[in-house]
Amino acid sequence: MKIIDEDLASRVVRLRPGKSHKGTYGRILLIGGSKQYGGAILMAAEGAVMAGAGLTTVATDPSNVTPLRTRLPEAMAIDLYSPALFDQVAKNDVIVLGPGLGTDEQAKNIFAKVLETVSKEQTLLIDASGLTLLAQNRELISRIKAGLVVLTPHQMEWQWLSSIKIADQNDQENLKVLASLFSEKVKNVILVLKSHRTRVYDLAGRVYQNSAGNPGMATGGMGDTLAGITGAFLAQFGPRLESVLAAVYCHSLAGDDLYQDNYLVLPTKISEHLPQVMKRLSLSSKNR
Ligand SMILES: NC(=O)C1=CN([C@@H]2O[C@H](COP(=O)(O)OP(=O)(O)OC[C@H]3O[C@@H](n4cnc5c(N)ncnc54)[C@H](OP(=O)(O)O)[C@@H]3O)[C@@H](O)[C@H]2O)[C@@H](O)CC1
Ligand SMILES: Nc1ncnc2c1ncn2[C@@H]1O[C@H](COP(=O)(O)OP(=O)(O)O)[C@@H](O)[C@H]1O
Ligand SMILES: [Mg+2]
Repeated sequence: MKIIDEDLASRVVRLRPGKSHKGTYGRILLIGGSKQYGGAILMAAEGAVMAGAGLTTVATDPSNVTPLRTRLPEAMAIDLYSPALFDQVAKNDVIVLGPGLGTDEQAKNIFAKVLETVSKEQTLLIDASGLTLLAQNRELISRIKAGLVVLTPHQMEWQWLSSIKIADQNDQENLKVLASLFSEKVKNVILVLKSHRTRVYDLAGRVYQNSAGNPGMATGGMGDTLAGITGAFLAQFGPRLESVLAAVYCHSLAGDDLYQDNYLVLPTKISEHLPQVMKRLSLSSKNR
């Protein structure tokens, strides 16, 4: 097992080249946010914008569009239930599917259709309700065509998908079940198993453990924020394991900075602090 640390993250978060534009930093589409869970997709979108995605679009319930535009004018918004959703899916490098999507029949239909629309040139990150829907409909795994799939479950979501009880979730079991669920169907899969010390796995059998993070981060929406940040890192730094590792680390490093002076750390504060954390990493000795 390897450790995810500052050294590793600073190899990914480099100084930006002067000759660049928004397209250089990737296009990300976040899909989720039912009437009930609008906050989840707002927090994911805020994570994506503040982590540096070049262009961020959100597909959500119409009731969330005005709050989103008010809070985050940098993001574009479309109606989750409009057929235009699938044109948008085709236009983006990274699709984040699931934060606050809900698990009713309409959500399931959208989930299944997006899953099979994402092409092999694109990355699909599945989080939250998306993971619950996948666990309830495992036959959908064979319809995934995405070039890279990133799963970001907490331990219970992983239990639902893998059938491994939380107490039995060790590296060997996690790798075995990840392979049995995906290796025949999807070539490139990364599992981010979230906990107080998040571990990251891939189909090559690599295992990494996060060295940052704190209990002040145990607040609803913290995972939704990580989904947005990870999507933005994949869009910006490329569809590879290192982008995911750096995202996990930066999310927690921002949390640790804030925890020094605060009893608890809000997800939106992590997003707000992220550009500073990324600047610091980009100026570290490895990058100069
Ligand atoms: N502001 C908003 O709009 C927010 C919206 N959100 C959206 O809500 C949707 C539902 O997501 P969710 O995570 O709240 O509930 P769900 O998937 O049913 O899991 C709960 C079950 O899992 C367990 N459990 C949880 N964490 C665990 C862990 N680390 N390790 C182990 N177990 C853990 C937990 O156990 P317990 O807490 O009872 O101990 C319980 O049994 C989703 O779409 C999300 O995006 C939220 O993000 C919040 C902010
Ligand atoms: N005690 C803790 N120490 C470090 N990180 C934590 C702790 N509790 C929660 N986290 C982090 O917060 C996030 C929680 O994700 P998740 O359960 O999906 O939240 P939500 O669905 O409410 O957005 C994960 O990134 C996890 O690693
Ligand atoms: Mg979650």
